[in-house]
Amino acid sequence: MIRSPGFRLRLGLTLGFATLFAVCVLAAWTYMSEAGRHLGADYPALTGDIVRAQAETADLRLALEDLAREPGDARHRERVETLLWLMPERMDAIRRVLARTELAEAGQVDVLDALRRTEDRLATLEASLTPPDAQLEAIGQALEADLAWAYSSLLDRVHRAAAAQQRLMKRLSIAVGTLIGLVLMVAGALMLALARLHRQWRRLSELSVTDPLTGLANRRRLWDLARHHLARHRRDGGELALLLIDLDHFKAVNDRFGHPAGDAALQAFAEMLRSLIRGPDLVARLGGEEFAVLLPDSGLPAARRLGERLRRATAALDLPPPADGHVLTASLGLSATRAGAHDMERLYALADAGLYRAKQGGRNRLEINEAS
Ligand SMILES: Nc1nc2c(ncn2[C@@H]2O[C@H](COP(=O)(O)OP(=O)(O)OP(=O)(O)O)[C@@H](O)[C@H]2O)c(=O)[nH]1
Repeated sequence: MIRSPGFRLRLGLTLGFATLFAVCVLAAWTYMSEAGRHLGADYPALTGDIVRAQAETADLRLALEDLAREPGDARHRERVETLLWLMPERMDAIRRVLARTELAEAGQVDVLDALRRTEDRLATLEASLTPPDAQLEAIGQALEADLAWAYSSLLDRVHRAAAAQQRLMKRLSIAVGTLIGLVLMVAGALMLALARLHRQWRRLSELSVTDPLTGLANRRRLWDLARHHLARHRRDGGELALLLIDLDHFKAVNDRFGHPAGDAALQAFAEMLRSLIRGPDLVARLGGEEFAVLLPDSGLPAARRLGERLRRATAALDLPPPADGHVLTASLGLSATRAGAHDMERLYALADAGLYRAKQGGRNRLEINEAS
């Protein structure tokens, strides 16, 4: 089956965008689910808690040793009591932070069990303080040994999890950077496509109002501009003139020198017209060998002067070879709004009637057709 280039372009664009969209969604989903597992994992805070808990464990052992050595010293008892209150609180804090990390899922049963067991032993330890148990020193050492294992093993896992979190963050920032790059690329490509479309649209609209042989404005552009200025003059009372120009016996140029020579003569004539008009005036080719000049801000006298100048310049025009030496003449019809023409159809009809009279009157002349 034959597919048009437009169909292939649309298909390619759709597939490209669908693939890009799928890749983005997949990447976003993967990273979001992985990031979700790390959400709330405050590893630095957890590390701080564990290190403090380790220090408190050593403190408890020392305080218990001191109390065993000097059972009557109230400061030692007070220190032990403070640590017995502080340590379970610390364990609670560690458990709470742990529950918000992926470590909770990874099976910390052994460590949590050790903490729970130690907590129970800390609760019963208080009862052994009055009077101080003879085994206090040994109890302190056993507690420290148990907790040292639990805390150092936990610290090790936290360090590994923190490293994994850092790797994830690095990958996330690369993914976000890539995504932003892709979005910028797509936006850039769209902007370029839009700019290209806009250029093409402008070129098309330019072509739709341009005569292809001479590059002059065409009938449509002349009509649009004339209507615009007529509307303006209806408000400000200004004057507008229209010159119609028809080359005389142009058929003879084609017959004598051939159609391409006729084309070249038309182009030379168009160039001459363009070079003789002022800025606001517009030259158009209406078709064949018929041209027009719109003078948006001129009355009959100025338009007549220009018409005469154009007529003389036509007769003096050097045509390109092989038609060089051939004398081209033009007949012109002129009308202006002052003469009573207030719409383009009326203005054109009056100028055309003037042109008809110029042809009838022997050609190579300008006739003004004023409204009665
Ligand atoms: N080479 C060339 N000739 C064109 C073009 N358009 C129209 N013509 C020719 O212009 C000639 C116009 O002929 P007519 O309408 O009989 O008018 P004319 O020979 O100029 O005579 P009058 O207008 O009566 O003075 C025809 O031979 C057309 O073929 C064009 O684009 N290129």
